[in-house]
Amino acid sequence: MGGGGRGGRSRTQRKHFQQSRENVWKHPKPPPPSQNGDDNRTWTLFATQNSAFNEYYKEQRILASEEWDTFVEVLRTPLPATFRINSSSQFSADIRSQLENDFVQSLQAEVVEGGEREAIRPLLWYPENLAWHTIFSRMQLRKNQTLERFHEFLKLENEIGNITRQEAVSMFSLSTFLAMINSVSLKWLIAMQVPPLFLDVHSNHYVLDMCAAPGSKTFQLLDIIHQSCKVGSLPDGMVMANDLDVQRCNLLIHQTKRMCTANLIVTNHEAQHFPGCRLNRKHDTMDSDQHISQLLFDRVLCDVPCSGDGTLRKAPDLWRKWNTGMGHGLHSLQVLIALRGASLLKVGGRMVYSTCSMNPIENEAVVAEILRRCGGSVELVDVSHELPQLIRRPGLRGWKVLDKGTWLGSYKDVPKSRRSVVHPSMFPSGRSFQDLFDSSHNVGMQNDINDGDSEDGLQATENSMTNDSTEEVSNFPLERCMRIVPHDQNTGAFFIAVLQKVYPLPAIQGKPKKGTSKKHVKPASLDIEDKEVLQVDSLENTTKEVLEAVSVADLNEIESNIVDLEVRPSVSHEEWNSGDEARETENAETIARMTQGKRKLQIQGKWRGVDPVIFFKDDIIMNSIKAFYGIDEQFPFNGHLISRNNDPNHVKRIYYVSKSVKDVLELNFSVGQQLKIASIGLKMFERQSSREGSSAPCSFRISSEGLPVILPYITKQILHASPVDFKCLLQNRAVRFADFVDTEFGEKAANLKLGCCVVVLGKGNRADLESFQVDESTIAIGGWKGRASLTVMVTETDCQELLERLLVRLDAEHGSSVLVDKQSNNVGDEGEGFEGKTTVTNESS
Ligand SMILES: C[S@@+](CC[C@H](N)C(=O)[O-])C[C@H]1O[C@@H](n2cnc3c(N)ncnc32)[C@H](O)[C@@H]1O
Repeated sequence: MGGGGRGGRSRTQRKHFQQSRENVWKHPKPPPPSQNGDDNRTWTLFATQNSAFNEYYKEQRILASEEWDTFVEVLRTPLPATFRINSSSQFSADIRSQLENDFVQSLQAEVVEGGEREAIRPLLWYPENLAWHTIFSRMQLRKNQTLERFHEFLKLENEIGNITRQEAVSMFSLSTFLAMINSVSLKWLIAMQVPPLFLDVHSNHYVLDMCAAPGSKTFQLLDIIHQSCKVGSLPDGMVMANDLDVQRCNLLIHQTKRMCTANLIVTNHEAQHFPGCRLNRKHDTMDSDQHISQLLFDRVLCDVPCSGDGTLRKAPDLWRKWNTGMGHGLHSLQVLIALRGASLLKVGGRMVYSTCSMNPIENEAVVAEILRRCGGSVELVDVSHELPQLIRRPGLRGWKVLDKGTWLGSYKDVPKSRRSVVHPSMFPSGRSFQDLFDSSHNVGMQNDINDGDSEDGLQATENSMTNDSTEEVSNFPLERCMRIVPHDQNTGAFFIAVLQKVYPLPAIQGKPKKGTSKKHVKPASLDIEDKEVLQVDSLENTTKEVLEAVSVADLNEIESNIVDLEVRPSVSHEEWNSGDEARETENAETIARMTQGKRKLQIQGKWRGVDPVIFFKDDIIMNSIKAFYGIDEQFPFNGHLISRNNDPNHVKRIYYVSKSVKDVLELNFSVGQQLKIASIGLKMFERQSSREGSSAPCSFRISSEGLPVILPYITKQILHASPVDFKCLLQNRAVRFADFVDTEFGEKAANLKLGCCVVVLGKGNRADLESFQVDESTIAIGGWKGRASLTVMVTETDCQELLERLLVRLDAEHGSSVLVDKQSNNVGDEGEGFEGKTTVTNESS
């Protein structure tokens, strides 16, 4: 099979979906320029001060005191811009080489004196020169001709899915703004997605992204899975991307569509209650070699909801809103999500816990609680040797809790009235009031006491100590956690901890027997799987109890703020009236409306509001498709096709899933459809909707998303075009058979059956074409063979991008003379209705 994410993106259906939320940097709207042309706009400044913030983090000692001023100064400036080349893209090497050999030089001339020295440069710590930093603002890119070419390049490649612009940000205080005008740089982003890099994902891994929307890390995970996948095969692994929020799930689905992957399932659950999907023993004895019996993952990413104060540089209104309650309110949820992640992790698997918050209550305290609750089954990994060029600070071992203006060093200081809000797990020792009370009366008997019950069901800890009566220090090696601070490498702030599961988890609420060590709970004679299940159940019970203890109202309010903050795109004042953005917003709104409308029409599956997931087994349809396109019998269709419609007579789209996704789906059916699946697989066949569709011999066309996967197996309805004719098709979109330069090609096109076809860019002379083999560099597009002409079935953007890539590639190979134009008439009367539009994957649209 031809790769999915590998071997080229599909040529349509890739409209890049942008979030439509409010952009905080745009408030208030600046007044229009004055009549005389002077741009004397006055910028109303955001308050980038918050004394509570200063007091809090100074006291927590996240930095040396002498660094504070630099830290805050950087935090008040906008985040610079970066973009990442998607390594599984067919054109990743071409794009990197274009950056290295063309843009690095051509843009350098535009750097004015006194500014940064390098116009664009690769980020040293990111592997294989795949991540880049640029100093130019969008305004600069638009106004200057040399820069405009670069701007067009970035826009196009981002839309196509060949690069991802990670964060485009611009905030400016007046002084920063003036300084920037003088020094050339209203910068674009950095803050590459680091957490996925520490997951050490391999292409055969099952990866769970627990809180995945809007999907930038999911995209990166899929990119890694597809990266080393050869043409003719799909990766053995898969990504399960989950998010609680339906709207945000839709954003994620649109983001990841650019990846064209058959190895993704998007689900919509509370991460802390993510289903266990475990078969009963009596089922899995049947053919346990063939089928998975429990949904466990090799890698789990817990990029949890957080207060988000590491994103101050792109969300400046957070300066005003920030308060300690934001982190406190999320602590319990973060613990529960991470514990659920640990319980769904395979033994030997790796989990990354990450936040974009600096707060130890959301970070180190959560990690310490995971270690404590998992009783030695989960270890904190020392990753100091991984990504060595990424500057990071060690995690804290000691911190305090600030509640209602009072600093608390230990849970025993927490007034009774506040114990439903301030939890023992927020403190470095994690000790409850009872533990602390007992230990103060039983000096020297600490180990015995630790073996006993604690008031909240947590395992008492032996991994902590108090260094005086009020300040605690954790004995877990929390310095292995990483805090990335803005002034070290001009990023946002974030926190990462890498955990490894070394044994099955103990039953969390089980009472450890006296005298047994809690350091390592080895499976020994215990049944591992049963323990896992016990674990899952007990965690779920705990979830409810602990959640009840949290002020739910607070939590909801905080969460909704956070959702709001995290989703909004960041654009500068300059772009206030930008056409690009207006269009993007419009797109997002249209899609939101479409999705809402759809909900009403939906045929209900097991889950309310979600289309059913059905294995598609209609032999009559499939045989007609196979016969029409001459699809090789080797192509594994059996069990890999999905529809989202209960009524087999009205299936509009047929999706393709990888073997890994198929296995998960089979398990999901066996366990009573526990997974609420929002999106699955790759759209491969779509019912014709053109004027000629009804008279065409095959009622399904190949979707451009699915084309790269099935291409090596197609033997009919396929044409090989010379570079000149291929270019002519891209430029004119519809060409009469008689107008092709290569008359034989025109004849072959005329002899195809009416309907969908595939046009492959040939690589040389006719002899080469006969022995043609699909490989990683093969470029193919969907077409429509009409009565008198051939029409391309790709969007204008895709045509433009392909032309650009072709020019670069062919210029390098043959010199530009190879692409001599032959005048062709733009027929444009037959391909109507084929241009791909990104649509939600639900069937009943
Ligand atoms: C930090 S954002 C995730 C960002 C994402 N990983 C990315 O890279 O694009 C946190 C996400 O958690 C989701 N969320 C909040 N509470 C959740 C819960 N209980 N279960 C699952 N997801 C949740 C929010 O909707 C939000 O999309």
